[in-house]
Amino acid sequence: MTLMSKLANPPTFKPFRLALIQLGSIGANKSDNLKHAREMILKAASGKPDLIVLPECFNSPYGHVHFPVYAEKIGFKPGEAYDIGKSESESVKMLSSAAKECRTWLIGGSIPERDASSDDVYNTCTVYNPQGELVASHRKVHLFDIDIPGKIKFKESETLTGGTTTNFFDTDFARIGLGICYDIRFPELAMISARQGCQVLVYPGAFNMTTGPLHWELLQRGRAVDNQVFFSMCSPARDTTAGYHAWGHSMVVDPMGKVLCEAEEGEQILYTDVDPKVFDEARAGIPVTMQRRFDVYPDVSVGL
Ligand SMILES: O=C(O)CCC(=O)C(=O)O
Repeated sequence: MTLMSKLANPPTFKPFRLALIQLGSIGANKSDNLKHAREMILKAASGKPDLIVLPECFNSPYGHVHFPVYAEKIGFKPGEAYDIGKSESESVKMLSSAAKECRTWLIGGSIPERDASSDDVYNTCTVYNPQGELVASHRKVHLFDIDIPGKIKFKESETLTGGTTTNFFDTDFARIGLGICYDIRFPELAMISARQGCQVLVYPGAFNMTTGPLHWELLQRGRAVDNQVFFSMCSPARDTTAGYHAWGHSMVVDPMGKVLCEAEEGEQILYTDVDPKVFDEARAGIPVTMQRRFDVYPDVSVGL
């Protein structure tokens, strides 16, 4: 399917229940991490969500030294059938079987991925439908390279390569745009997804103790209001014994910028009922989607 034909028919936005898993106990043992993530997906499914979300980097500790060690070959190509049975990725197999067992959509957080042909390593999100099919993926486009003296230095580009595509997927209840964590700081990505018809944007993330309190909520509310969409980030739980201390505070924001739900720091499952009425009312009451001045500045979503 070409992008143009995919864009032509966004699904009608319908009410749905979203579950965020703020996953804890992410340690050095990948099998244990996968086992725990699977248990938490099954637990989340008991609240009857339509879509379950895991956090960024849920199968390994978070840090550039870990990415190549934990990386798995996925080999997904948009628009081409993917045979889960032949997948080399144990994480993909677990996520697929969990989605199928729970009969829900699943955004599988992110995992380090090794590209089979280039050997480059990416920070990759994979998405599954209720039949367990891998239907979409997103390779983190903007790598988290920051240096705030005395606070935090992080350089994903030491071992990761940035993705080169924007991505969304269609369910029977919404078109959902994808990003990963630092991607939120680049408003163009969210803007492009919204202009492509996404009503909901979901970014697995893992902010830290410096930027979390400053920007985690601000950025999500900003992207939600700019684009008049629902916006959600799902974080790992905070583990102060780990090398990286995640901020936590997984949340869902509505198109008016209201925080609908927010986790604390620990392991937690959050449920939110997403109501399209808020989306329609925001767009009708403050009609910025009709008032853009592409005669004054360009539309970043054109020509992708
Ligand atoms: O942008 C930030 O402050 C944090 C980003 C981050 O933790 C990430 O991209 O994994």
